Parts: sequence; C-alpha cells; structure tokens
Amino acid sequence: MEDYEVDLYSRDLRTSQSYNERLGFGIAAFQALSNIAVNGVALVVLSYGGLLLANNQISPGNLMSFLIATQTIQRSLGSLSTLFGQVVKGLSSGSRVFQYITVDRETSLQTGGLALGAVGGTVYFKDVLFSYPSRPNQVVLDNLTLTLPQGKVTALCGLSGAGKSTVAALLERFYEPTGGRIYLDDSPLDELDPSWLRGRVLGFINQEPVLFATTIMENIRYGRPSASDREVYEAARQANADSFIREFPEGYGTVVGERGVTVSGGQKQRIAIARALLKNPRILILDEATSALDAHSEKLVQDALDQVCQGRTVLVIAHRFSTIQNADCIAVLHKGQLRELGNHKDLMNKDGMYSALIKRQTMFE
Ligand SMILES: Nc1ncnc2c1ncn2[C@@H]1O[C@H](COP(=O)(O)OP(=O)(O)OP(=O)(O)O)[C@@H](O)[C@H]1O
Repeated sequence: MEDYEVDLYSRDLRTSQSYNERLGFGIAAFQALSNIAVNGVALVVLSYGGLLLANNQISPGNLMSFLIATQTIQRSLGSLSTLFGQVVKGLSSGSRVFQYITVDRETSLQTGGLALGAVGGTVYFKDVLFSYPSRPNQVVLDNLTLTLPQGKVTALCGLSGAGKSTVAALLERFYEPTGGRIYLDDSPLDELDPSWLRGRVLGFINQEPVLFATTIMENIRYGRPSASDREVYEAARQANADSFIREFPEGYGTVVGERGVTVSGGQKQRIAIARALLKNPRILILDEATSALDAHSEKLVQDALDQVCQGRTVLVIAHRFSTIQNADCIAVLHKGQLRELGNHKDLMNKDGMYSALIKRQTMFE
C-alpha cells in the first residue's frame, strides 16, 4: 500500500517536473528570440543613426536618446517572458478560487423575516422533494412531509443512506429543496436569512465536532461571541465539561487543536455541547456519534445532551437505542420516504419497519 502511494506521488511529481521543464524552455526560447530581436533593433538604430549622424541629419544627443529608449524597451520585453510564466502559474492556481467566486448564490439572503423573540420552533417539511445537484437523477427525499413539534425531540432513524443527514442539511439551508417547502412556524424557510437562521435559531452538534486552534474558552465562546467568562463557565458546567477543563494546568486558557492539547472524543463532544448551550438555539440538530465512547464518557455526554435538549425543538439523527426510545416522536425514513411515525411503544406494537430496525440493533448490542 505504502509503495503504491509513493509510486502515485512520484508519478505526479514527474508530471509536474516535466511541465516545469517545458515552461522553462518556453521562457528561455522567448527570452532568446526577444533578445535577438531587440539587439537587432539596437544594431539597426546604431548603424542607421550613425549614417544620419555622419550626414549631419541628426545630433549625437538625439541618437543617444534613441539608443536609451531601445534599451528600455529591451529590458521590458525581457521581463515580459518571466511575467508570462507567472501569469500561467497564477491562472492555474487561481482557477479553483475563481470557481468559488463565480458560483451563483442559490439561497436568498433576505433579512427581516421572523423576529427572534417570536420564533416558536415548530418545523414543517411539506412535500419536500430533493436531489443533490451533483446527482440530479437520484431522488434523496421523496415527498417528505414531517412536523418537528415545538419543544419536542424528534428522532430520525432508518438504514444508512435513507436520507437522515439530508433532512438536517435542508433544515440548515445548506441546500434548497427541489420541490415542496420547509416552514419555520408559519414562515417559509427560504424567505429567512440563512445567517440569522444558523447564527441565532439553529444549533448543530455533529458526530465530529470541530475545535479551533485556540483556547477552550474561545472555543466555547464561538457559540455566542458576546458571552461573558462567567456565562462560558456556566455553559461548561452544564455540559459536564467544567471539571475536566479545570484539570488542565492552564484550565480554560488551554489551547486545543492542531498545535495544542489533544482532547478525547467525549471531551470534544462536551465542549461542543457547551458551545451549543451558550448559543441557546430554539432548534437543535443533533447528529449522534456512531463511534463508541467508554461507558463513563458516554454517560457524561448523554447527561449533557439531555441538558441541552430541554425545552428546545430537537431533531436527532439517532443511532443509539436509548435516544430513539426516549424521543417524543420517531420518524422512520426509507429511501427518502417517511415510512412510520409515532412513539416507541406505538411503533413497536405496529411490528413494522421500526420494530425490525430495533430488533436488528439490539441483536448486535
Ligand atoms: N453531497 C452529496 N452529494 C450527492 N449525494 C449525496 C450527498 N450526500 C449524500 N448523498 C446521497 O444521498 C443519500 C442519502 O444520504 P444521507 O447522508 O442523507 O443518508 P443517511 O440516512 O444520513 O445515512 P447515514 O446514516 O449513513 O449517515 C445517499 O444515497 C447518499 O449517497
């Protein structure tokens, strides 16, 4: 495997080397030709100018001015070849940047939608149809109609690829539905400002929370940049993170991320939960971790999650049996369609897809 990767890398390096050599030859040929041409011009100027000077048709000063002007042109043309190489390199490096700059904005950016205080937190997916732009022929959500009741926990479950994460992505407005509409309370989501929505209304805790290369204090404060230190401590305490943070020699000033202290998966999740608590969103999207934590960490994370879910509308992409079982409402997705909806007891009694999923899961526990 290692040899194979080294081979691939060497092949790419050789391609890059050959392109650079070709560029070098091109620059050399251009410089040689332009030097010959410009020196030829200087020669012509000198011989013809000498003739005119001999015939007293121009003054020696005029001839000198001409010669200096030709040399200036020669120098400029000489640097043109190097400049040309740089332009070619710059254009190829910049092509990806230009690709992003020229992307059409698909999500509208209207402001002045709902006032934050007036947000209840009921989300309604109405006949939502969706295909990813990169695969327009694959229907990922097929006429999905689903309500996330205000202040309740709705668990989405289903087999891998059923469309659970896509539902969350549409709610975050990372994509727009191909058909149908999503409503927050009574306002269509596409009429609300996505920055306001993501910054103030929605919170997202995913499987692999991102910690930035700065202090734990600042990492938590990203939830609400205006929060005071005291509020950060309180959020960390509620997220079961305060005690382990204080055990670090530099406490909340500990730098995490690439060049700092490495924190465990469970600790990372608790920092992310503290961040979400500080943000205090009306709606929380929770993509539950599939990776197993040890029993102690699991309990701490679960307690913190229970804390953060209280009083909010929660959409949880559920993988754990306990989460699914305790949810107020369970939606079972299959190939982008809503197959079953209800609470654990009702769905188990129904003995359909949900009970089959649960039996499968408990068999492996
Ligand atoms: N960015 C994307 N571009 C194209 N297709 C995608 C993209 N993301 C997901 N899909 C496809 O959409 C379908 C639904 O994916 P989704 O991630 O929503 O499923 P899921 O139920 O969350 O799965 P899992 O439990 O494995 O995370 C899958 O067939 C997947 O291949």
